[in-house]
Amino acid sequence: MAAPIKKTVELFYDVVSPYSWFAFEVLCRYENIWNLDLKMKPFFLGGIMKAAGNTPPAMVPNRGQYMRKDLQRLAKYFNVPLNEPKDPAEMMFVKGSLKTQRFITAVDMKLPSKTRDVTREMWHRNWSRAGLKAGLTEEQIATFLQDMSDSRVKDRLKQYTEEALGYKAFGSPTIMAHVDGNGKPELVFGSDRFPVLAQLLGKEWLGPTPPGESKL
Ligand SMILES: N[C@@H](CCC(=O)N[C@@H](CS)C(=O)NCC(=O)O)C(=O)O
Repeated sequence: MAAPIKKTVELFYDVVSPYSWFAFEVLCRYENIWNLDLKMKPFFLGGIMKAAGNTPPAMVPNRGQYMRKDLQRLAKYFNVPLNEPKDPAEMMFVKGSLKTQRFITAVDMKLPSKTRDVTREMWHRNWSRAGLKAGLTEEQIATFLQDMSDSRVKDRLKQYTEEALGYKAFGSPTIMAHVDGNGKPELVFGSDRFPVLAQLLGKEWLGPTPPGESKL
């Protein structure tokens, strides 16, 4: 019997976005269970926001306050060790994520087997107080730091950002589900739409931590 065809799911993400961390972990947990061809697509949320005419949700003060509570609850729900950073505004709006996303892109272009570990490490740096090491050598780190200013790396980050805009993305996480192979993938926004994503894929949603999957 032929192996069932894998459905492609693309995750467009930026590690500045805490909600995208939840989506990233859940998709990794479901990759085998849902028989997915899961493609990680680091993009630049600042570019998406600007081009889509959107603004970060926390700019509405009451919503910003709600989000702090929401993220605490969701960290528990998703079993992801997210902790609010000391100064979220400085991390998100002053430091920003362009350099980090370029670093992840540089890794993805040369050493894709490390993309997920490095991405996770960056989320730990931004959104957790617990450290994590992705297991890169000093030499590899030096190479990727250098690659960050290479135009090919900058262009690849732009390319994924433009690809997402082409799909009409307006935020992160943006999940593209290629459900019927007709070249018309479905856009799903947010880490709160997994039951709907499951339905689109014709699969079962077994909660944020499906049986047999490690928490992180
Ligand atoms: N309801 C979504 C919210 C995700 C979200 O707020 N993402 C932010 C970045 S952290 C964003 O891009 N928001 C754009 C928007 O809400 O229009 C979820 O639970 O994942």
